[in-house]
Amino acid sequence: MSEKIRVLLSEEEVEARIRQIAAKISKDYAGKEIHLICVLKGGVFFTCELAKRITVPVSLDFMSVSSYGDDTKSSGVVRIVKDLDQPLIGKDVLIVEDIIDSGRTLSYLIEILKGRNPNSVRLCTLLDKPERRVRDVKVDYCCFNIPDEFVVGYGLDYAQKYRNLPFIGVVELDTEE
Ligand SMILES: O=P(O)(O)OC[C@H]1O[C@H](OP(=O)(O)OP(=O)(O)O)[C@H](O)[C@@H]1O
Ligand code: HPA
Ligand SMILES: [Mg+2]
Repeated sequence: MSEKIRVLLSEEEVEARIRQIAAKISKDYAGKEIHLICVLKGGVFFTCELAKRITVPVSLDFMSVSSYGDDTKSSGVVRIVKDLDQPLIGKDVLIVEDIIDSGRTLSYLIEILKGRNPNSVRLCTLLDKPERRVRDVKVDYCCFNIPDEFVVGYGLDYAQKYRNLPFIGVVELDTEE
């Protein structure tokens, strides 16, 4: 069994939307500094593209959590694989994610990060699949709402593959082989 990738959002569409969201964030945080938290591994490409276009001062930290492993279904258990390096006290934190699907990862993460006494915590995601939600998550900035399909590219993987695709594609399993 192999898989094919159908383009859902082209590189141009994604880049244009990231520019818009970065402009909105820069406006909303005028006069402040943003502490960006990249949620590894999926959030890494979006974080870089977004951070480059934000015009207020930015600091960066990384956290790695995993709930999908190599599967297309969440295990339901969120694991911290790598924690942040820096404390969050008094910071205006903006979490940057590739996708909010069931909402389990982010509802867990937001609770943990709020407990570290930041000044504020907001969430920015490249993709949102609202149909799949099992946990409530407040999304402050979202580039695209997408249908309930398993997507790859721009940091998103299928069994660790396809993260480097410069567009968002849907995985279509080819069962004929
Ligand atoms: O809303 P949810 O259903 O929790 O799914 C979203 C999360 O799942 C994926 O991460 P994954 O656990 O696959 O780790 P990865 O980012 O290292 O690929 C994705 O990057 C999000 O972090
Ligand atoms: O659609 C998806 N693709 C890749 N990883 C994911 N993690 C949650 N949803 C997805
Ligand atoms: Mg993943």
